[in-house]
Amino acid sequence: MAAGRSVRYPDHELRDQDSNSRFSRRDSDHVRNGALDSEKGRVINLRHGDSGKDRDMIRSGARQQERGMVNSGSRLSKSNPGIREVFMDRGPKRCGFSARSVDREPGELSSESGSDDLIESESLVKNNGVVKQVENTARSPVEKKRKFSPIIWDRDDHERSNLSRNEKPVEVTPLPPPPPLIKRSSQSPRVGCDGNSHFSPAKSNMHQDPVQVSDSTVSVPALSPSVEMSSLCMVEQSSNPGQDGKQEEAAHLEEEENMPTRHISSSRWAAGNSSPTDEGEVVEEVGANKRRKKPFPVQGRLRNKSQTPEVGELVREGYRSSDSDERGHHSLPRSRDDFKEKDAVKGDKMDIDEEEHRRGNSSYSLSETDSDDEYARHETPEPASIPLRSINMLQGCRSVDEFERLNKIDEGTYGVVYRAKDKKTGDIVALKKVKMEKEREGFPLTSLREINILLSFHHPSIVDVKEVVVGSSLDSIFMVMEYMEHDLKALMESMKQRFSQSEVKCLMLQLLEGVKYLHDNWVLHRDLKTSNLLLNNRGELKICDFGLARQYGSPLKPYTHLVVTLWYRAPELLLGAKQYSTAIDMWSLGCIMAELLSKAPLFNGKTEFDQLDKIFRILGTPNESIWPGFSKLPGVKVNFVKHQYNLLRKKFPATSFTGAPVLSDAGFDLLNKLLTYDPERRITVDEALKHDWFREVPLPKSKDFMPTFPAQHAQDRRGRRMVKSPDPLEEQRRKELTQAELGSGGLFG
Ligand SMILES: Nc1ncnc2c1ncn2[C@@H]1O[C@H](COP(=O)(O)OP(=O)(O)OP(=O)(O)O)[C@@H](O)[C@H]1O
Repeated sequence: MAAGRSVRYPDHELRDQDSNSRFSRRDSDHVRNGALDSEKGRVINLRHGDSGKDRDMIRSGARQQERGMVNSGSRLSKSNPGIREVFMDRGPKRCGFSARSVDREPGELSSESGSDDLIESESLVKNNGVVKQVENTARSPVEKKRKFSPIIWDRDDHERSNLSRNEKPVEVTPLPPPPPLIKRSSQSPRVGCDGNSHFSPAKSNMHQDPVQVSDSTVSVPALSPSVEMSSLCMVEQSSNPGQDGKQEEAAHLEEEENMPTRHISSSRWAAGNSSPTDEGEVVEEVGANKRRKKPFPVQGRLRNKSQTPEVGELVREGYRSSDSDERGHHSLPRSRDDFKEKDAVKGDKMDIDEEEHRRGNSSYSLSETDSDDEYARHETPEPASIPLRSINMLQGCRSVDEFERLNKIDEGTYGVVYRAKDKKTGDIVALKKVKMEKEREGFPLTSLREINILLSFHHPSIVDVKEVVVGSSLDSIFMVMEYMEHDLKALMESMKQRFSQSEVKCLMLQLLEGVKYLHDNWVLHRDLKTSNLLLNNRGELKICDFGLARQYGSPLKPYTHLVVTLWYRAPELLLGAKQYSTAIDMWSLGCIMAELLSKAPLFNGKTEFDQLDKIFRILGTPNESIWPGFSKLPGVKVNFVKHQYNLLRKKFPATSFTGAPVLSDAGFDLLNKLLTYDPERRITVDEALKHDWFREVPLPKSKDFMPTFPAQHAQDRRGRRMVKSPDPLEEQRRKELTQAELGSGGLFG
């Protein structure tokens, strides 16, 4: 939609004149009217048409579970007859939490007492583990539509792979309802795309045993048929035979054995036996038989333990669970013999869940983490001790020496970020060094996940990882990212004035588009906060830091609730919910929206309890009527003070004489919906994108009209932040991560 500056953004014209912290805009000739629209057009092209709607029905844990039940009733029913009862006997309904028709604002209190809550909660009757849903929660047409996980999409590709081993690899063409993920454009030289990255359709996966084992394979359930992911993990993706969703796993395995499988080794992280193609891509097709004969490199296959595999969730088949350490670090194999030896072990099922990892039950490892993994410790390992795979993995990677480090930007939990210059091209980039605190323990799972996701994802609102480069030792790994001048947290601290509503709209729209892309691709970010939102001087916002991101899927598994930095953490997480979904990211977006408007964090608790208290003081203490299921959450045993009123509007009034940030009714409605207690009723990303607030005046500012700011590149952002406003979250987060690693459930464990 075209709009003139004077018409659409009068408030900014005024404000920008006053602002000392803002610099000149780009020349208006350069400005395209409707830039945002065209940008959105790009985004839309990346999306799958149905995925947004589909997401609506699966955004909650209950819904996911439902879908799991619907699609895999027989398998799941074995493990949970109670759930089966719900779905087999009563048809698919929301399990656990029901969407109530009670229309209340978040935090709005009813007059009901605590005992009323208990009465309310009787709609969910738990009886010997059998959950019976009393309410009528018939599925909407949209819900009925969702039968697949979009993660598992390219059965056509699989079919193609059956046709001919010599067929030229084709790019993945996602099938409905898959997300538009992973088609890295040719701009990314190390990203190859294999048309036969075999993910089974969700339907068929539903019938698979979560973890399948065969010898000599490494399973890396990936978030997509991305070449990057598979190659990064140095594994081979296997085909999946499931087309109609009714084949049994045995058949699946059998078919896999006989099927030529494309071996995608497109990146420099890939194992050997590859043949180069254009732009450094290396794509190889390897038949299963051929594959078996090769003692090395390790053969891998991708297996979906559920229909939507977990990012970074690795299944090392044939390896003992003791192969991994307790902190999610993965050590690389010492030698070929290691592989041979380990590959000979059959039958052990290996499955990694983040939490399992942290508890020390993690089962993934590419080798034992015993005292002999010398190569991982040496700065310059002896060639003889470096496994071939590692050599292969690194052989294509450029050296970090090809970059000139300019300055440290920040140091986070998982890595140090530098500003650097590519000596060859002169491009300024951000180098994120993977932190290997315990180098002997191998490659951190969090980093592996982050690299996997970022290499796979390509979206204007997601920070672009261009390549991975290596330092002088094998454990010195850097992600080369596009450089962004600011992060929103540091930027807001340096700004004298708040963002205007139209600027917030511009930022929120970009943020929502990025989150939509993630959710459409079954990824939860789990750490959305202003310091993880980057902004460049072209007005582009990009989400970074995928260290806590993970794929979610069906059937829903319990995840750790120790995710999301405290201030942005959803109440269900604070109250110990282990089954959660996209709604946790939406809560964070509510906190971010409020922060963008007011230039201050909305709920800045120091501890989990304090955080809850701060939320309840503003939104009112929840109860069973506004949040069905609330009273059953593990953390609710704590006696909370009952705050009666929702004071959010006072913080964001429609008109203000006190300097409080002004927010229109529509804007407040969106904020309210993002900060809805009940995750079932919290607004989804698709709904948020369609919200009226973005369509009323002042309209969202075009990116090209966004103010520019002095680059923060010459400074260590965090160092500066610490001086200005010590961030209690850092310590908190470190503590929590340590707790998680040690297997503590934290407050509500
Ligand atoms: N591509 C980039 N360009 C410029 N700055 C960046 C880039 N990526 C990250 N940063 C800066 O580095 C900071 C830390 O990055 P990131 O969040 O990825 O690391 P982390 O170790 O996961 O941090 P945290 O402990 O906050 O989770 C960001 O807040 C941002 O200021």
